[in-house]
Amino acid sequence: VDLQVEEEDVQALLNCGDDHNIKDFDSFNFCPRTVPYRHMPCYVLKMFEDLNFIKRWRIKKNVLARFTLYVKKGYRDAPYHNWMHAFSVAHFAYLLIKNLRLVEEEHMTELQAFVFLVSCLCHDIDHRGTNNSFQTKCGTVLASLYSSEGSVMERHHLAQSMCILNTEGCNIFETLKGTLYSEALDLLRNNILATDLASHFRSVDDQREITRCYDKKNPSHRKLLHAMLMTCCDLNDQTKNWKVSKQTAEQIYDEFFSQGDLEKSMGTAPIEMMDREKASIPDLQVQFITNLVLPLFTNLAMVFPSVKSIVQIIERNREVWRIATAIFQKYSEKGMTGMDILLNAR
Ligand SMILES: Cc1nc2ccc(C(=O)NCC(C)C)cc2n2c(-c3cc(OC(C)(C)C)ccc3Cl)nnc12
Ligand SMILES: [Mg+2]
Ligand SMILES: [Zn+2]
Repeated sequence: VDLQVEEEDVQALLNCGDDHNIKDFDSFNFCPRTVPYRHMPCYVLKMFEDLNFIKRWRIKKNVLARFTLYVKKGYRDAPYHNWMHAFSVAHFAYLLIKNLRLVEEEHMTELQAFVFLVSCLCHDIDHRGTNNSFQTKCGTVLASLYSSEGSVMERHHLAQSMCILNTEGCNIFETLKGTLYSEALDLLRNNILATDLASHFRSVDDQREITRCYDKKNPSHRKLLHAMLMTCCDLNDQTKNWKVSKQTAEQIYDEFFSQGDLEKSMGTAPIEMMDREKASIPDLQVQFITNLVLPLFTNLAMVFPSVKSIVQIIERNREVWRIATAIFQKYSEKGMTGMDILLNAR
C-alpha cells in the first residue's frame, strides 16, 4: 500500500476537537452523507470515543488518527464505492451498536463491537467501481490472485486492510494481547467477506431460519447475525429519506453503467442492470429492495423490534420507486434513457 499520509494531517485530525457536535448524530434518522467531507475523519474518532473503544482498548489517539487517514486514502474516487460510502457504513454500525445496545444485550462482545466498526470502515478499501464478475470475466490481477476462492474484491479489501494495520504507527489492534489479537483479525476477515453479495445469498435462508427463534448464546446464530449486521450497514442508504436513496442509486448506476460501457468496449455484453441502453433504474430498484433489502431488514426486525420503523422507511422508498417506474414507462416511450429521466425527476 504505497500511500503516504502527512504527519501534519495526523496532528490536524488530533486537534479537530469537538467543535463539531451535530445534533442527532446518534439517531437512525441522521444522514452521515450530510457531514462535511473534510470533517468525516473527525467524526470517525468521535464514534470510537463515544463508544468508549479508545479507553476500553487503550488505543493511542495518534494511531487511530493515522489509521483513519490511511483507510480514507485507501479508497478511490469511484462514483459510489468511495470514502463517503465507507463513512456512512461505519456510521450505521455506530448507530446499531449504540441504539440496539448490542454489547449490553450480549449480542456482541466488546471486542466484536470494536472490530465490527473497524470492519465497516475498511470493508470496500481500494474498490475500483467494478464487481466480482467483472474481475473474473476480464481476468484482472485481483481475479488471478483470488478467483479460486471467490469473493475476489472482498479478499482484496481485507488484504489492503491488513497492509494498513501493518503500516508503522497504524495498528489499532496492537494493544490486543495474545488470542485477542488473532480473534480480532478473524472477526475482521469474517465481517469483510460477509459483504460479498454471493455469500449473503448463500446464507439468507439460514438467516430467516434463525431470526424466528434467535438464541444469542448460540455461536452459529451469532455468526449469522453479525454477517446480517454487516450487510445492513452496507445498505444503510436504503434506510434514509428518499433524497438519499435516489442520490445513491444515481451513484451506483453511474458505476454500473461505466462497467457496462467497459464490458461493451471489450466485446462482451453487459448484464441488463449495467447496460445504460436497457436498464430501467426504478424497476431495478423495486426489485433490489423487494428481493434483498426488505427481507434482510425484516429478518433483523424479528430479533430487534425497534428496527420495524426502519422497515417502514424502506417500504416508503420502494413506493416512490414504484411511482417513478410508472413515470419512467410514460417517458421511455419518448425514447429518454434511464439517467435523464432520473435526473429530470429531481
Ligand atoms: C441501491 C442498490 N442497488 C443495487 C442494485 C443491484 C445490485 C447488485 O449488485 N445486483 C446483482 C444481482 C445479482 C443481485 C446492488 C445494489 N446495491 C448495493 C450493493 C450491495 C452489495 O452487497 C450486499 C451489501 C451484500 C447486498 C454489493 C454491491 C452493491 Cl453495489 N448497495 N446498494 C445497492
Ligand atoms: Mg463491497
Ligand atoms: Zn460497501
